[in-house]
Amino acid sequence: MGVEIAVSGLTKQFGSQLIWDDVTLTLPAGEISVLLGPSGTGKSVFLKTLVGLIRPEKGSILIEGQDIVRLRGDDLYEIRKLFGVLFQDGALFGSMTLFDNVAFPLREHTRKSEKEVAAIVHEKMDLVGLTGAEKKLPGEISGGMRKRAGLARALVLDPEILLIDEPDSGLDPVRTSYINQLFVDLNAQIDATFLIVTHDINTARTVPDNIGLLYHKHLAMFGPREMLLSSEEPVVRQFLNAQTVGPIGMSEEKDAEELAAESGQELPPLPPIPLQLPTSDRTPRRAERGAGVWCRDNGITPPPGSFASTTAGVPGVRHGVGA
Ligand SMILES: Nc1ncnc2c1ncn2[C@@H]1O[C@H](COP(=O)(O)OP(=O)(O)OP(=O)(O)O)[C@@H](O)[C@H]1O
Repeated sequence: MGVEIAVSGLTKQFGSQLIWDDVTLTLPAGEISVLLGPSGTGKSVFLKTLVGLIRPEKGSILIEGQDIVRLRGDDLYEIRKLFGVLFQDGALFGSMTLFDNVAFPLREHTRKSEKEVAAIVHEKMDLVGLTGAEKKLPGEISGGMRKRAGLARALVLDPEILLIDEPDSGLDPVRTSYINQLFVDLNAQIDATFLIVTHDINTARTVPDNIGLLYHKHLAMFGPREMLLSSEEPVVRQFLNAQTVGPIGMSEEKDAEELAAESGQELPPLPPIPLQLPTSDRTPRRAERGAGVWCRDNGITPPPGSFASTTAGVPGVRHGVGA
């Protein structure tokens, strides 16, 4: 069922530069969470800290009772095997075929025979829709295919946790929809906890079970998707609706003069909350909660038009992963 990651009081500085302070959140086991935030707020640093590549100054990251922050050497190496990481560009080796790229972690970290390696590579390449492309080099395929090859490689050790950094960077909207559908389908099929960093608002609004927002050196909010999409909190509201009116300026925070100039301006109404992206074969999502359930249980009236299929914002992508 994936594993829970409990982050508490996490603080990271590079020299005198504070990146974020006192970040506390729990990524629920087996659910998809999305992490948002203006550029430079430390989202990639957060992913690298979770996997133990960057050491924070304060705080803890508990996974299966172990604190990643305090692990060293072999113990850290062992716990890293729980993770699959997809970096922005897929981070493939340019001189290796896709087969060898995907096989790499198996050859490095396991003692499997070449026959077993081949079986796993074929299975994962099929899962991401890359069957037939095994002999291609990364330079011979599209950006969307490179992302999916990177994803197949992240999956070969059957991770409990998948960390995915900006899967949509450099992809057109259709391929972004395909890769989002792939995440939702994968999440329903494999037992892993997903954390996706993205700048794509449609992805953030439709794909996850939970959303977090980093802003101004702290975690502004983290919680169920409907909580953030119905939130009136100015930073959350501005970011999730991609608006210029609000506290976030071109260079992060607006100054007092800029905010004063906006003071008379009426905020646009919150747009309807879209339906969550379903799996392509309509089997239930792993953390299926039902549209509007969080709002109802918490006494929140969602914006008018929410959860209507006409406003779903669900991309018209239903079958396969042919990007
Ligand atoms: N190893 C490092 N040493 C020093 N500073 C670093 C290091 N890694 C990241 N930083 C700094 O940390 C800050 C946050 O960077 P990060 O890449 O995590 O931001 P981000 O939110 O992912 O940005 P974007 O959305 O633009 O990708 C930046 O100012 C960056 O220069």
